Amino acid sequence: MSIVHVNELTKMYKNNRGIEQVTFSIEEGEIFGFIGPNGAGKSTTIRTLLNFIYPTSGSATIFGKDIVKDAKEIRRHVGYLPSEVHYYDDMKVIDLLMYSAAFYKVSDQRLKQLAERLDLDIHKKIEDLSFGNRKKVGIVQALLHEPKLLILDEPTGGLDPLMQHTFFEVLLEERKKGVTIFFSSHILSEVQKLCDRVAIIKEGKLIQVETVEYLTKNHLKHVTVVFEEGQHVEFDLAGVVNKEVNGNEMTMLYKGDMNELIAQLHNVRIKDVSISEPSLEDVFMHYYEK
Ligand SMILES: Nc1ncnc2c1ncn2[C@@H]1O[C@H](COP(=O)(O)OP(=O)(O)OP(=O)(O)O)[C@@H](O)[C@H]1O
Repeated sequence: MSIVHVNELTKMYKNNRGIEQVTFSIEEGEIFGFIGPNGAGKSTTIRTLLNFIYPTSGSATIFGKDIVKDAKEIRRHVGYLPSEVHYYDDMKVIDLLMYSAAFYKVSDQRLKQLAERLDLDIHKKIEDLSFGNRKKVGIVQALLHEPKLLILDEPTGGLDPLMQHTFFEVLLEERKKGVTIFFSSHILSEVQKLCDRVAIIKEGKLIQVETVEYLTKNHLKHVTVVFEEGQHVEFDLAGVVNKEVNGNEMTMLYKGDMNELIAQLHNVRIKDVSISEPSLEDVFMHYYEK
């Protein structure tokens, strides 16, 4: 059974498109990335799954239960980190976290362990925390009750690189325990580092769901050719995308027959050529420029 199953989920706002006919599943123990630029529909999908807003049509289940009918039951086992966290400023971190903990059976030890791990001073007032430290409060809050599913909406904003590293370690430890993670982001390098599969959303519609490995290894190649002075090849081939020329250097993505590409270099003098795996960013740009 999939932990999350989304079936043709549509959310229309009064005058705006939210998401249209979105379908995907997330399996147990998976770290599932959800990427798209601003306004693509990531938060709308998440807010609908959490029953903060109602779907216009379609359906979805979490743990096999209906997101609308069984929302209360589902929420007991879900940890959610919103993209922006808002708290009562004059509360102390510890009081806020104890308040959250009171809704579940949470051990003091779990709270302290998480705070220590993330280097969060729980005796400070919220108003005295930096943006990044507020984010840490949100992370502890999401993880506190040992949820079976973590839904993280742009979770790394404000975290410095060292803390981001620790946070990813914590997530990987949770996954080892069987926790499933839904990770929304527009930062491709972090999705590439952490996620098993990724769904790409564009203008409210899902355009691709693939393993990160497949997207980066088997599909496109990143090609750079540096020509000698006065030398040039147009590479007018099927399968060339995003070609850019900068002086003597030409870069492109290529998904055609490698022999045809190499044959084009036969009668021209070159200084250098490299053919490498594309970054997820290359792949992403490819989908967005279609
Ligand atoms: N409360 C709302 N009322 C009307 N339209 C909305 C509302 N919230 C979102 N939208 C619209 O729904 C679409 C998807 O927005 P959404 O916030 O889900 O995107 P996102 O991928 O999460 O972007 P971001 O990274 O900027 O948060 C956008 O066109 C947006 O204008």
